[in-house]
Amino acid sequence: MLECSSMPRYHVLIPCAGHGARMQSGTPKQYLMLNGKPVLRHAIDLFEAMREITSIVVVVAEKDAYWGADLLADCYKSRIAHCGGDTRAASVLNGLRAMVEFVAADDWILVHDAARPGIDRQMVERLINAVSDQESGALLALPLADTLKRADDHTAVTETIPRDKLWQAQTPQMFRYAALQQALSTYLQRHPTDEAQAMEWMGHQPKLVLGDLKNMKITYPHDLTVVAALIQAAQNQNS
Ligand SMILES: Nc1ccn([C@@H]2O[C@H](COP(=O)(O)OP(=O)(O)OP(=O)(O)O)[C@@H](O)[C@H]2O)c(=O)n1
Ligand SMILES: C[C@](O)(CO)[C@H](O)COP(=O)(O)O
Repeated sequence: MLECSSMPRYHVLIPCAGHGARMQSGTPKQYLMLNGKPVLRHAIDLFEAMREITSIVVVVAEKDAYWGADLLADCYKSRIAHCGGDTRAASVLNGLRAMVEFVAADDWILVHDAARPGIDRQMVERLINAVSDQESGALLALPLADTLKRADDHTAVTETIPRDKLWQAQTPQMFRYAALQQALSTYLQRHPTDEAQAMEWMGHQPKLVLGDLKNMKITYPHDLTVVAALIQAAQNQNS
């Protein structure tokens, strides 16, 4: 690991080693086409274009049959790491370990799902600006909009859960390199579903920063159409 520098840098780690079981498509969702390019390439193109970002590491499964060299065509700060794990947290931890040669302990790591192609510059800038004055890190999230129900095994409602102060976590989630690696190494076996949860277990209180519906995760088949429309609408608005 490099020595700590006075000017921390920002690196992106993209976990891209999932199988996409809920998507029910032969090809993992991160490689499906969306508005003219693979889902994964949307986030890569954004981070490639942001001068604040020093490097991008894409973590794919060890025996990924879908990766093609052209997926990083014309990219100059992205690299691939064939070290995906059994869970998202394992993929992220393996990716962090693969970065050891070129990151410093206090560099910031922005972990971003390959399956969230709707991320944009404004969201990333909001996130980066939010952590400048605190050490616990931060993540994009959306305040919950609907009434929340808990159900039993037969889909009968057992409880209405107060949604007050409840948020849906998105990515990027942004933490110092050494702190995040320590948190994920310590709690990997407890299966954190995001980086923030591992950091919370370490006693940190990451900050929630407003995300956007456009940054939703593609999880189910219908999501692809929804995200495509949201991205297209944003592009139309900006042109
Ligand atoms: N072992 C894993 C599992 C997930 N991911 C990545 O983590 C992100 C979010 O995960 P999720 O939507 O849960 O992806 P999948 O595991 O692909 O989907 P599913 O749970 O439906 O199988 C995706 O970019 C996915 O590629 C990963 O890198 N390694
Ligand atoms: C990290 C995450 O995107 C935050 O919403 C999400 O938890 C990842 O999805 P998973 O289904 O938990 O793997």
